[in-house]
Amino acid sequence: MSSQQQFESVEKILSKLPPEDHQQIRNVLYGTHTTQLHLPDAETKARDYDLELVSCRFDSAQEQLRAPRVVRVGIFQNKLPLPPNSPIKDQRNALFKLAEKAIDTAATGGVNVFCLQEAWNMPFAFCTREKYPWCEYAESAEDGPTTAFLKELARRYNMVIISPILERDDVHGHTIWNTAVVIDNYGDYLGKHRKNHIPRVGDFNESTYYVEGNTGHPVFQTEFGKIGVNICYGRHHPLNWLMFGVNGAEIVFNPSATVGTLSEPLWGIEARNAAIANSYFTCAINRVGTEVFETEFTSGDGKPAHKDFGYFYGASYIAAPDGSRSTGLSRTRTGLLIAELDLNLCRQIRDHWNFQMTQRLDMYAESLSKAIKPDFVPQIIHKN
Ligand SMILES: NC(=O)NCCC(=O)O
Repeated sequence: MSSQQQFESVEKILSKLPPEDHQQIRNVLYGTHTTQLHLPDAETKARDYDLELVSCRFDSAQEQLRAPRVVRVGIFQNKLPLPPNSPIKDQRNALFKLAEKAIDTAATGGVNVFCLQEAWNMPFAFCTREKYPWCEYAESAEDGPTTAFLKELARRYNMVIISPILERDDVHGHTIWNTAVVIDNYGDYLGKHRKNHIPRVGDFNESTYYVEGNTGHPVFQTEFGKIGVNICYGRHHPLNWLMFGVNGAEIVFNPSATVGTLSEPLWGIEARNAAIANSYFTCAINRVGTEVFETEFTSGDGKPAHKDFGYFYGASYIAAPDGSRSTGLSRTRTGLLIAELDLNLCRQIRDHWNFQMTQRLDMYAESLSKAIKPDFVPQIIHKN
């Protein structure tokens, strides 16, 4: 199904309500504390580049002892500029050009930390189960062509850039990983995180290509806050979100690739719930459009073979620790969401709700250490 045949967004449909009803419904569904940013120059650039631009400012309290720690975050969702089976260099160069436009627009909008979608520099080809040419997209996290390209932009725009790619680790037997590379605002490689949870659902045949990550839950200390990256399927795992919080994250990005028939009802809930449960900001990013491959494949469900994954529905959004969320990017367009947030809100919400004091990690650590033992007996009370 093409983007034209898809509905644009939930927000667009809600906006057809009478204004008073619309406001009340929005307050209940989205939280009350967001406003739009005034970004005329970024809007002009976005129009010139044919990018959707959505913006949002989250409220926080003015404190007496701490100055506000305001940062601007940009998240980018995109369609493939070329058909999936285009030559690798052409596809990658076209994606580089698109990313450069998005990063340029983000810089104009004052963005400090920018994140791309999962496996952003390639088609999401793991549905095919073909190794070639897709494995050829894998490259070094530290000094591959994508990292080299983004280092230059990070330096130019004084921006932290998170780049989720397919990583090839030459040192360890050319193993392949699903990895997010973090480049700091000086254009230096800061570190990487490898996807912890690999899907085993639908056509997400990712386990054919790479294994579960071995980097734990790193939190990257940047000049614009402490950030973590929970890659795609990790958003279904509350403990994955939890550990980034335990390590002190203030913003956790969730670069994803997911399709409507599988996950759309979950999408608005999971990253937002993680923001609430862990008192940090979350940024959920999904790709857009239908990627149609040359060779058909089956889903092992008795249905006919097909050539695409289904529709990647975009709808990227940002959620705050108080549970409020931004308007989403559309389901149909390549776009940039810029949000201004005060990192002080994380502690303000911790002090308010006290989830970190009530969460009883010690109790769960003990219970879980028993539950993973082969001789575990579930705690079930039977009538005598
Ligand atoms: N990329 C990825 O892990 N997708 C799995 C599908 C989903 O989590 O909705």
